[in-house]
Amino acid sequence: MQEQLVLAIDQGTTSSRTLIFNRKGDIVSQAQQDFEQLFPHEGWVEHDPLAIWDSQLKTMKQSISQLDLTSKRIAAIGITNQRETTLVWDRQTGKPVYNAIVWQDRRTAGYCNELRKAGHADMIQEKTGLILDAYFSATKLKWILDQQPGLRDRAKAGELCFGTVDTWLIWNLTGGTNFVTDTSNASRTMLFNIHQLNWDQELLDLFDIPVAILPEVRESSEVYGKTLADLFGEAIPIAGIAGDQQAALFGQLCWEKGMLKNTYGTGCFMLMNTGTEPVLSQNKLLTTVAWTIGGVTHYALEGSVFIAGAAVQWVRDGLKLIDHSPQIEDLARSVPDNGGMYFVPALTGLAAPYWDPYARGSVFGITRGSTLGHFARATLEGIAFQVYDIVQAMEGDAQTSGVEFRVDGGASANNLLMQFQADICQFPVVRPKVVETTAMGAAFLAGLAAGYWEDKGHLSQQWEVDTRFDPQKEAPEVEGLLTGWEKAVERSRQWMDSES
Ligand SMILES: Nc1ncnc2c1ncn2[C@@H]1O[C@H](COP(=O)(O)OP(=O)(O)O)[C@@H](O)[C@H]1O
Ligand SMILES: O=P(O)(O)OC[C@H](O)CO
Repeated sequence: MQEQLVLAIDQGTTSSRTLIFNRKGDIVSQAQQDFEQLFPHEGWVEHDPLAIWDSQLKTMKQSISQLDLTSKRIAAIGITNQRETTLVWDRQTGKPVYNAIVWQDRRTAGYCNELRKAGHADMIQEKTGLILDAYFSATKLKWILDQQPGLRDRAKAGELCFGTVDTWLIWNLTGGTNFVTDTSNASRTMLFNIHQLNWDQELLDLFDIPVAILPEVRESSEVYGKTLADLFGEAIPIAGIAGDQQAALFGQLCWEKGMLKNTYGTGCFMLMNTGTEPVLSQNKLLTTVAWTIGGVTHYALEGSVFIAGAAVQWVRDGLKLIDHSPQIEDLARSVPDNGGMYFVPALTGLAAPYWDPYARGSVFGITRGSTLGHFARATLEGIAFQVYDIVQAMEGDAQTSGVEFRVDGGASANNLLMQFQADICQFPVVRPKVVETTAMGAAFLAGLAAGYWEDKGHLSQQWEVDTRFDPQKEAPEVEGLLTGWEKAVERSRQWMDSES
């Protein structure tokens, strides 16, 4: 009998990936492809929608062709994706009307300021759980519709489709027959009422978005449709969708209220499961849908850091101080401490809890004794300090159930960073054996809907601890470090006085 497998699509900001899992949760095949990042103006970030689709399809085909298909079969596909990134395409031809505007793009920051001044921020937060910011899809979608005369009318007439990346991929996988998203992705658009779980008319009016352009919102674990048969030789059910951070929360098995995970990728995203009731933040965190399964919606509090691993990437590609990201750890270990140096990696402004698009990257405390080792340390510590700020905000908003958080993402491989994180937060950081938790979460959601795994209990055995980092620094040292960081972050704020 053929062994059944589950395929997870992980469409990220810098690469498209596909991972195939067996019933034990082992990765049996994987493929990855980078695609081009487009920076047409200062602060703008775009992707070619076709490059997203082509690279994703290629990795799907590659990972499937690496298997012996006489003995193996894909039972279901789960999709997880970079969130908020905004695409608009023609319903008839499937052709994009503009490039995808990526979550990092700041072009609508000025418009967000106007909305803030006009007093809309509280209403937006109450309905969507989000802080009014250019990060989310609504202002990006409005911007696209404002570009060409007639686009909004075409949207009203139902001739255009808006989607986040999940919607775009499912549309293409099903040959344009499925126009869907899930509650977790919808909750990042700033158009979705997270209490009523529907598109919100008052918000659609505010942003002048015709309802006809929006996809149907479904649960995170259900069969949405099947892929076109000729793509992979047979029609495969698509059975799970979640935004990548919510998928990682699921894949880390943070299913109970109070459980936390932090992903160290390009940015950092800390999510805490807050149970079946949304908790509105008093500390500038985001409230978001974690997932909807079997009619039950779980919510999460989220703290986002825009630049984390990307700071290491900049040290590598921009400054060329290292050839590969992991080398930053050895460089940092060449000195015993930061030597008084602090790097605030606000390269694209600061996200939670500051929400300051005008902050910029800054280095403080340089002396004649400073070395590249200190700078490497300050870079890693700058990532951890930003996460500390979020932990503080989170503890102000809700009770954490355990005194640990689970980590994943590329930079979680850095032991120095993980130890420093445990030291300044003063609670254990736990890294699992499989750090591909985002893809695992998507696979779990799809596998549950397809009956591949009977219930969540079957998934619990698939999470194992790799390393636990316990706090080692004494309180006075930690306090000294935090005081330095507070001063540094304060001085980096409002550096730019306009969007230029
Ligand atoms: N050992 C390491 N130490 C520090 N940063 C790392 C390390 N390995 C990878 N990174 C950083 O992690 C990021 C890649 O992580 P990944 O989870 O693949 O990101 P994303 O999904 O956002 O593209 C890159 O920004 C890279 O610079
Ligand atoms: O593609 P990633 O892993 O950088 O994640 C992007 C986030 O979903 C943005 O909100």
